[in-house]
Amino acid sequence: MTAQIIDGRALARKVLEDVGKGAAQLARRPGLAVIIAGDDPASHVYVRNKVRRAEELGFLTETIQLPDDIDEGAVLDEVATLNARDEIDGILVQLPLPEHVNTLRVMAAVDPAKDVDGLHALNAGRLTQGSGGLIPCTPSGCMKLIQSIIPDLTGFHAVVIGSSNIVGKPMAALLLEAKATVTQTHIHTRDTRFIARGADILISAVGRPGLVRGDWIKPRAIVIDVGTTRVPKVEGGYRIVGDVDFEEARDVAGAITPVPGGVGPMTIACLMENTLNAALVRQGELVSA
Ligand SMILES: Nc1nc2c(c(=O)[nH]1)N[C@@H](CN(C=O)c1ccc(C(=O)N[C@@H](CCC(=O)O)C(=O)O)cc1)CN2
Repeated sequence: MTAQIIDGRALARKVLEDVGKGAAQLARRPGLAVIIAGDDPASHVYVRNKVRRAEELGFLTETIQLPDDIDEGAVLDEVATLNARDEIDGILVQLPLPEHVNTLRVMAAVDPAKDVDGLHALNAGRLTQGSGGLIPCTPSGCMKLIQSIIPDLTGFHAVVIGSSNIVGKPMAALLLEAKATVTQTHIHTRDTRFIARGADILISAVGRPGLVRGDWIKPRAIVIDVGTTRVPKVEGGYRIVGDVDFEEARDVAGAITPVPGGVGPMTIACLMENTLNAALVRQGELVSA
C-alpha cells in the first residue's frame, strides 16, 4: 500500500483564496506587523515568506528587525507601540527570540485581539475551553490537513508527539475539541513507539529528523509531519527534513504530509486567516475570532 500524499501547498492556496475574498469585503485592509530579533537564517526566510503572502493579499505589512542583543524592555516597547496603532490588526513575534528574552513575557504583552499567533495566555485558555479566540497557526493548519481526509474525527485516536506551547499543546486541544481521543507524549514519555502505533492520526512535532519510523505507524493511519529541520547538503546549501521517515511511512500510512510542502505552507496560510479574522473583529464585522 502507498499512502495518499496530503498536498499542503494546494490546500494553502484554497485557504488563501478565501482569505483574499474576505479581505476584499473590509472597509480597511488588514494590517500585519512582524517583529524579528536576531539573525537566525531560517527565521528570516519564514518572515520574508509571511510578509510576501500578506502583500499578495493586499494587506498592510510592517517588519521590525531588532538586533540579537536587544534587551527585553525594548522588545516590549515595540509590542506596546504596535498594540496602540489602529491600522495594525495582527502582531507576530517570530520565534525563537534571543535566549535572554523571556518569550512568555513578550507573548503576554501582545494585545490578545491582535495576537495572530494565538500564543497569548488568554487565547491559549480560550482554546482549551473551546470558547473561540485566535488559534496558533501550525495546529490550525494541521487540523485542516487532517479534516481534508477525515472531516469528522469523533472517537478517532490521535497521538501528538511533542508538547510545545506553539504546536503540541494547542494541537491536542484542537483534536479534543473535535471529539478525538487524544494522547500526548513528551520528552519523559516511555515507549513513544508503542503509543504511536495505537494512533489513527499521528502528529509529530518534535524537530528530530527520522524519529518516526515505519514500525511506529498503524496501518492506514493519517500521519502529519510538523518537523522542519534544515540539514546541510554536501554540495552546499541545505534540505528540509521532517520528523517522519517518509519512505518507510508511505508504505504503511493511509495518508501522509510531505516535508516540504505539507504543514509549512498551511502555517503561513493560517496566519493570513488569523490576520483577516483579527481585522474582521476589530472592524466590527465579526463578534469573535
Ligand atoms: N511566531 C512564530 N514563530 C514560529 C512559528 C510560528 O508559527 N509563529 N513556527 C515556526 C516556523 N514557521 C513559522 O514561523 C514556519 C516554518 C516553516 C514554514 C514553511 O513554509 N516551510 C516550507 C519550507 C520552507 C523552506 O524552504 O525553508 C515547507 O515545509 O514546505 C513556514 C513557517 C517557528 N517559529
